[in-house]
Amino acid sequence: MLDVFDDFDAMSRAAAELFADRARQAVRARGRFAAALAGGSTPTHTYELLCRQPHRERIPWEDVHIFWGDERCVAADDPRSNQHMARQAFLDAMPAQIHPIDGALAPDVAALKYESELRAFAHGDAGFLDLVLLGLGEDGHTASLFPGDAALNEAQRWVLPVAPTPNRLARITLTPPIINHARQIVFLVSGSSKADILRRVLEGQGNEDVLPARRIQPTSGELRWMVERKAAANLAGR
Ligand SMILES: O=C1O[C@H](COP(=O)(O)O)[C@@H](O)[C@H](O)[C@H]1O
Repeated sequence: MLDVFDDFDAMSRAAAELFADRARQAVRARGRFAAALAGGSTPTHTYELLCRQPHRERIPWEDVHIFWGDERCVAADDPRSNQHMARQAFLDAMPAQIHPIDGALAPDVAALKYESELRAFAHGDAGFLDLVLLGLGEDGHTASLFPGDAALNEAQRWVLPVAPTPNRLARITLTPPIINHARQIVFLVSGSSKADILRRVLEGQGNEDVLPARRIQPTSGELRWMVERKAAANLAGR
C-alpha cells in the first residue's frame, strides 16, 4: 500500500497517528506493543510528534517496548547513534520500555547480545514485532542492509553485524527474516533526493532485486509506504 502526502509534516503526522493506533490496538489485544524504530533523519519529526498531544496521553507508554532496526557502532550518547536520536526526539520524555542495541560493544558481540535479547522477549516467535519503521537510503539500503551485503541473504540470524567501509561506521542490523515477520512494516520516505531510488525499488525489475529495500516483503503482515510527494515524483501516474 502506497500513501503519498503533500509535505513532510503531513507524512510525519500520519506516521505518528499510525504508531499510536497500532500501539493502542496491540496493548488491547496482547498486553504490549513492540516496535522497531528507524534511524536517519526522516522519522525524527514523527518521533517528536509522539510525545506531544494527543499521542502523549493516548499511547499506553508503560506497555510500549521500543527496539531498533539498526544501530551505528558508537556510544549511546554519540550524535550519530540512532538510539540517541530517538531518545532526544521522544523517548527521554516517555515511560516506554527501551531495548537499545549496545553500539559500544564489538559489532559481533553486540549483534549476538541483541539477538539473545530479542529471542528472550519473543519467546522464539519471529512475529513478535507489531510495527517496524524503516527508511530508504539513496542507494536502496534499509535498516543497515546495504547493497551486496551477506545480511541480505540471511535466513536464520535475526541480528547481524555489518562491516565498516571507508565511508561508513560498523553497524548492527535486523535481518530480512525478522523484519518480514512483523505484523506491520512501514517505510517513511521524504525528499526529492529519494525520487529515483523509490521508483527503482517500487517499479524496478530483474537485477533491481539486489536493492535491499526490495527484500522487505512481509510473510503475513502489512507493508505500507508513507511517502512525501517530492519523493514520489518519479513514480508512474504521480
Ligand atoms: O543510515 C540510515 O539510513 C536510513 C535512511 O535514513 P533517511 O534519513 O535517509 O530516511 C535509516 O532508515 C537507517 O535507520 C539509518 O541507520
